[in-house]
Amino acid sequence: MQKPVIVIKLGTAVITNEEGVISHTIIKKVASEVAELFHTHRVVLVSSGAVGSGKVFIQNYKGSITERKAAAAVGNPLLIQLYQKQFSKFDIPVAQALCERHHFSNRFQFVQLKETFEAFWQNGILPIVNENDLVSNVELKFSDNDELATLIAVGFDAETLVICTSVGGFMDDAKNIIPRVEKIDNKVLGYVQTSKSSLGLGGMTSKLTFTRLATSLGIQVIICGLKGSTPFADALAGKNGTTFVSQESNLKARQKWLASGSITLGTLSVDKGAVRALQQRRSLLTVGVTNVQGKFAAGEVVQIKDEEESIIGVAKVKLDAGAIRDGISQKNVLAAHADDIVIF
Ligand SMILES: N[C@@H](CCC(=O)OP(=O)(O)O)C(=O)O
Repeated sequence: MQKPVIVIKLGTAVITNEEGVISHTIIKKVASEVAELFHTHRVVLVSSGAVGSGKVFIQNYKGSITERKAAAAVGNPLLIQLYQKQFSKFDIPVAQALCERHHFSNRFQFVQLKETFEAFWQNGILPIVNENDLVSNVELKFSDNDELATLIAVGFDAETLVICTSVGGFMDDAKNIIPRVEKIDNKVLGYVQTSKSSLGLGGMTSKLTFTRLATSLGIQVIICGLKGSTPFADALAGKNGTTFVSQESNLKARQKWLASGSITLGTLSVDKGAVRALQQRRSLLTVGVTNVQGKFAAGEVVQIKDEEESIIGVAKVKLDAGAIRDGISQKNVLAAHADDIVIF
């Protein structure tokens, strides 16, 4: 049997020390624990910190998108060098995987990425992932590495996604870390803090959004800090941070890839009749579409919204945006086949 996949995401703040620089001590601790986990798991490390490592080289750094790109390009090799140095002590070579959105939105490219990662694991190589910030434009970039880590966890059908953050876990109103969340309901959503760490991009809202997606697709998610000598082992034993229990999911790999599509390029609003048909696993016809937003081509992934504007699912469409618009409410043309639709 194949070893389970575990995706570990490290935010900038959690690997940065009080002086604002990436901490060698923390990377050393991460390496020694990940080296242990690597015996029993196929591990993917998703590490932020490129911008944090490189920004000192950009004069009068203000954090514009171009400065961030430049800082990341300088910082990424420095960051990977730190990991390379620490993992070499455990004879683990590291591979740098700089990802872009289309590596996930295009199934053909995603399958190639998957094959390459399998080759890494077969050769005892640890993939360390970050966004390819150099060419990530404002509209195209991942909302943050929490999203990137989630897309990887979903795409690889991971058992566990560990999101490491400087706040150490998911807190209730009294600022106590909740050890275990069975289901993300309205009460849990009410605890969300919108503040973001000054060093990172993603706040707790973004973490919870992606946690909800991952758990609904059958992945256990742990939001935790790096306190103690064995934070990952403690997290997996339910003794560090918050464990979000995975929900039952019987979607196939391809449907999971579809469902992970925050990579959607447009929205189809549908009427009540269409919602009923979709819930009965039927195809989407243009007659049930009430509105089309965005520009997308045939074969791309869009969100589906009901009359209350709630996102009810995603679909890989058979027609481009214009053709669906032409068919709205009149023609009975296939907009998306049942096999290409996932209703949440
Ligand atoms: N790609 C960027 C990280 C962006 C990001 O998501 O940061 P964080 O919120 O600290 O996980 C970098 O390496 O600096």
